[in-house]
Order: sequence, then C-alpha cells, then structure tokens
Amino acid sequence: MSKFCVFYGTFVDTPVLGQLRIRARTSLGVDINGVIKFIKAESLNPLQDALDFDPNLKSCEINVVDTFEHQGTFFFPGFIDTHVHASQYPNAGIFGSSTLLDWLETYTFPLEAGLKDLDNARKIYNRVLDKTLAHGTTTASYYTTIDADSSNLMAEICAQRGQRALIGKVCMNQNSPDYYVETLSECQHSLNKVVDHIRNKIKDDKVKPIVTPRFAPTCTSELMAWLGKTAQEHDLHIQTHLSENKKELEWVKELFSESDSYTEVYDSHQLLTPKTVLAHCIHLSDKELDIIKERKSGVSHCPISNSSITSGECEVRRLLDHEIKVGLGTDLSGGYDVSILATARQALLVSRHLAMKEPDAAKQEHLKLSVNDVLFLSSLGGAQVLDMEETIGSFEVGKQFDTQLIDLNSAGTKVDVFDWQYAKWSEKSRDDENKKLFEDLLAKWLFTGDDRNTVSVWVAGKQVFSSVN
Ligand SMILES: O=c1[nH]c(=O)c2nc[nH]c2[nH]1
Ligand SMILES: [Zn+2]
Repeated sequence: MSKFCVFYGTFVDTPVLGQLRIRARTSLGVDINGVIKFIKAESLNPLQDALDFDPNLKSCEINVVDTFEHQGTFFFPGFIDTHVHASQYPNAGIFGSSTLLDWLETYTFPLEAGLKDLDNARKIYNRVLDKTLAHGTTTASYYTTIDADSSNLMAEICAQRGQRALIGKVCMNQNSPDYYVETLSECQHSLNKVVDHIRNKIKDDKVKPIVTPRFAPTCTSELMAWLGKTAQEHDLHIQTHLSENKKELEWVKELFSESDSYTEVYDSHQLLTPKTVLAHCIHLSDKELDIIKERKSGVSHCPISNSSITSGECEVRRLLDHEIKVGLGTDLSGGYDVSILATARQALLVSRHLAMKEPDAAKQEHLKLSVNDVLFLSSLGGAQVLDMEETIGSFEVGKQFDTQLIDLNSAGTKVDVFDWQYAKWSEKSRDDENKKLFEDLLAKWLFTGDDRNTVSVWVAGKQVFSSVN
C-alpha cells in the first residue's frame, strides 16, 4: 500500500436519510491508516491536490486512482450488513415452505452444529468472505455458531481478508436440540475464550467480538443477565433477534410471563444499549418502540428473510418516524442473498406492499421507501445501527475509507445505459441536469445492478477485492 492514495472521480453517499450527495470532479486523499484526509471538489489535478494538502508528501509515493474519464463509474461507501449468519451460508436458498421455528429445527441447527469441524468451518467462512467482499460489503455483523474455536477461526479469516467485522459466538442454553446446546458455564467459558482471542491475540481494531444471545427462547434468564453484565463490563456490542414471527411471540410470552413484552425481556436483562442490534422487529407495539428509542438501540431490517420464511413485513417508516436507527441485514440463510444491494431493493419493494394496504393517499406516499432511503439504510443507516457512524458509512474527512467502486459498464453487466443517459461531468454548466441524470443511474444500479458492477473494494484504505484479479 502506498503511503498516500488519492481517488479521483464521482463520489456518491447519503449523509441524511432520503438525500443523495453527488460530488463529481472530486479528489479524496487517504493516508496510510485508511483515514480520509481531504475531499476537494472541482479538482483539476488530484496529484497536485495531495501536494497542496501536505507538501511533505512530495518525498513519498502517492498512488492516484483516476476514474474521471470513465463514464458510469462512481465511488459509493462500502455496504454494511448488520445481520448475517455466516455459518448458515451453505443453506442459502434452501428453506422450502418453513417458518421460523420449524426452519430452525429442520435446516439451521443441524447445519450450524456441523461447523464444529474446523475444516468445514474454514471452507464455509472463506466462501462467505469471497462473496460478501465481492458484493461490496465492507462491514458485517456476523453470527457464527455456539463453538468457540470455529468462531475464533472466523475472526482470524476476517482479519486476514481485511473485512471490518463483529464476530458473534452464538449463546443458547435451553430449548435447543441436545446435539447443539451449552450449559450456562460452558457458554460463559466459550464466550470468554472468544473475547480473549479476538482482543488479545488477533488484535485488529477492525475485528471485534459481539455478545450474541440467539433469541430469548433459547436463553435462560440467568444467561441473559450474565451476557448483559459482560457486555457492560467489557464495553461490547450486543446482537439478537426480536419479534420476527407470531409463534415466536407467543412462545416468549409463555416463557417470560413476568415481562410485559418481548422487548422488555431483553431490557430487563440490560441487553438494550446504544451498541445493540435487534434483527427483524416486525411485530412491535408503540410502547416497545419507545423502549428501543430510549435505549438508542438499532434495528436490522432483513426484508429478504422476512419474505422468504414468511415472517411478515417490517414497518420501516414507522421505525424511522420513531427516530429509531435502521440498517439492512441479509440474514443468511433465512435470507437467500449475500447482496446488500438486493436487500435494499427488497426493502423498497416491501415498503410498497405496506403502502398498497394503506387507503389514505398521503399516508401511502409516506410509507414508500425511495431509492435514496434504501441506499441510506445500506450505508450510513447501518453504521448508525452498529454505533460506528463516526468512523464509516459516508465520505467525510476523518472517517475510514471503506468504499466500493461501481462501474455500470463492467464486463457482463446486466445494467444497460444509453449514451444520452450519462451525466456529462466535463460540462460543468450542465450540472443540474447531470445530477438528475445521475440519480436515474443510481436507480438503474439499485434495480438492475449486481456484483458484476462492484469492480474494487477497499476497507480502511486497503484494497480487499478487485474484479480484475
Ligand atoms: O432469522 C433468524 N435466524 C436465526 O438463525 C434465528 N435464530 C433465532 N431466531 C432466528 N431468526
Ligand atoms: Zn438472523
């Protein structure tokens, strides 16, 4: 890696929900630590911009990545997958007509148990990294399995391959099959082992442990209380599932009859913090939304999973109106697609389904998520959910350069752009028209693009994927 890198071309991000920021003819300088040091609009010479920023750079190697002349190319923040079960990847697409509770028994627990075999785990986890990086995912919050050694292996693979990752060794000590469960003390021991391995042996700031009670039904109150306390003592992230499926809700009511709601089960065990990621959140009362907002926890919206295993339609606009942080999750393998772009597309479509059930025209319009909204959820929204918005999710001086380079003309692309649909950035006088044209190109990317358009990916300034290698 060069001491200093300058990227030149068009930068697109979503600093605010619903708003695209398109910066053409722009240079962006990145230092050896992957930190964005300057962003210069109306740049004519990216190399000169670096020297203007710091004349001392003259004596070191400066690498320029110049995409300016290449029509249909732009930089977008790396995608953030806020909820993905790496261990379930082999089952992507295999779910039949199951719903959550029978899906867990039939497909999921047997698969996860098999990752105790480290050769098997290594194959699966490397494949997950191949695929997520190639689809532009620069940060992921992973679930692994209950097994500490294979969870540590996943952390090592993420560190080697350069992805920013939260590693969640799954915790479950009740209502689980005999072949796939731990006692309280086994679970405590294996979580401690994973936290120690990641923090003291791997020692990569980009890879962190995350406390992961699978979901309330599989965790005793004693385990959840210990997990809440551990997260607080070690300042750890937390992730779990909440309110995904109606049968699951009834089960939680039976198991935790002393709690007023599913959300309160977690809250009463100190599991709701600003660093908590709650997957699904489909069937919540207003009171539960108030608690989540109050605790500043975030929601991972997993629309492909919710449609596939028939869990329901998450009312994302309602969450956003409640000022709750929302990001996107692929939720492999309840979800079948590793792609956050495909997940964003499905988020938009699910919002249209909710809108179709709303008779009031103004309210119907409000329910619809726009292209800009779902692109926000895929990037800065996800960063907020992971409590990492100061570091990643958009292009700002001081943030890390976690980025994907998109080329709508890449080899084999499904996206077709006609000459008159391109923005002509060399003609500055046409910038208003150019921006409009570019917004349409982004919509084309969302609806017709895929990993063939993701040609390079960087995490903390380091290239972690290139389609030409
Ligand atoms: O989507 C889901 N995937 C899972 O593995 C799981 N476990 C509990 N609840 C779950 N939901
Ligand atoms: Zn899940």
